[in-house]
Amino acid sequence: MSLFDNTEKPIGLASDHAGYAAKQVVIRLLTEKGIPFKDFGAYSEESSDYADFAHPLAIAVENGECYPGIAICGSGNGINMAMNKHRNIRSALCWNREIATLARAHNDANVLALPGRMLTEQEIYEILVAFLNTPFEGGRHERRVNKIPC
Ligand SMILES: O=C(CO)[C@H](O)[C@H](O)[C@H](O)COP(=O)(O)O
Repeated sequence: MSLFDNTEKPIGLASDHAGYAAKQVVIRLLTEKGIPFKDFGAYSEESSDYADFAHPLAIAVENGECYPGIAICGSGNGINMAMNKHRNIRSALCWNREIATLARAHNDANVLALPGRMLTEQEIYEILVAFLNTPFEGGRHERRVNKIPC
């Protein structure tokens, strides 16, 4: 199933100030496609700390309120690290469409982490479409994904 077909749950969004502009690009695409979303902040480009927004998003994905999540900071690393502190979160830092496709097909990523300051609007669109359109392949990848939690 394509995640684009999943309109039962809103997609969860989080960014810090450095990811705020890229998050607006994501919001525009989701709005155009009629995909519901819930934004956990930040709500402006005023300096902020990514973990303050990552943890509420991670909890919402873990408890089934939102699926999937999209987490954005300047490099993508800080917010990705915070997301992956949560046991049932598989947050994948993606900077092109091939990585995003593999993050879904092989890793069943439930959060897309983006390096907002490094991407053009076109690249954000391509990554997002690849992530949302790619189903998990299962099979050998399911065995591997099941070994990740510690
Ligand atoms: O954690 C990060 C770097 O690994 C994020 O990219 C932050 O968004 C970045 O550090 C914010 O930087 P700023 O100088 O405070 O704008």
